[in-house]
Amino acid sequence: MTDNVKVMISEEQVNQRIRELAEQISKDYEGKSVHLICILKGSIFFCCDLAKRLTIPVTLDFMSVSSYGSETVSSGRVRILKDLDESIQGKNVLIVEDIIDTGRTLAYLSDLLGSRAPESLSICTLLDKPDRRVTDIDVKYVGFIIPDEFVVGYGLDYDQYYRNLPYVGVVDTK
Ligand SMILES: O=P(O)(O)OC[C@H]1O[C@H](OP(=O)(O)OP(=O)(O)O)[C@H](O)[C@@H]1O
Ligand code: HPA
Ligand SMILES: [Mg+2]
Repeated sequence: MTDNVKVMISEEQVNQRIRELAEQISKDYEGKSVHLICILKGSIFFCCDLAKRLTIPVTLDFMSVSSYGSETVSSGRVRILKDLDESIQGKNVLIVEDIIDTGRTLAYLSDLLGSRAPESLSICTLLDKPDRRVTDIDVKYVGFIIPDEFVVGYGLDYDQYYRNLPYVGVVDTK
């Protein structure tokens, strides 16, 4: 099943970059606590690994959104499948995403969460695919900038498969 997946970012590279991001975030939020919002399903692995390496106090909440379904192109419509459990009012919120592609998901989420009066709102993404962007988004923490290819693994799926690969790869979808 993984025969048609080419490694783009190895497990070691992913782990090393997450350590660096965690160090940077821990410095930036020193003396505060951070409220991580894990955007399901894709960012589950990234959010867990990042959270474990933060040295500041952390709280967590989860939101599930979907716009790709079984396609490799965005449907253009962001659906909320599960909203947050708790209010984010007055919290230092950090949205944790696996990938920013067209940017539609995060544009929608930034507007929505920004309207709920957090103390601060920033974005952290493992992968950034700037070539496909259709919206302008301010992203504070980026793991890797990647070329315009449909990637899988480390949380990212193609038709729900491949999320469990410990690396980021490119799948031949033809
Ligand atoms: O920048 P965009 O073009 O909006 O794409 C990015 C979003 O698309 C994927 O989610 P998807 O809708 O596939 O849901 P999933 O995380 O459950 O796979 C990915 O996890 C991001 O949330
Ligand atoms: O390249 C991708 N792979 C998997 N899911 C995605 N959602 C947006 N872009 C991608
Ligand atoms: Mg998906």
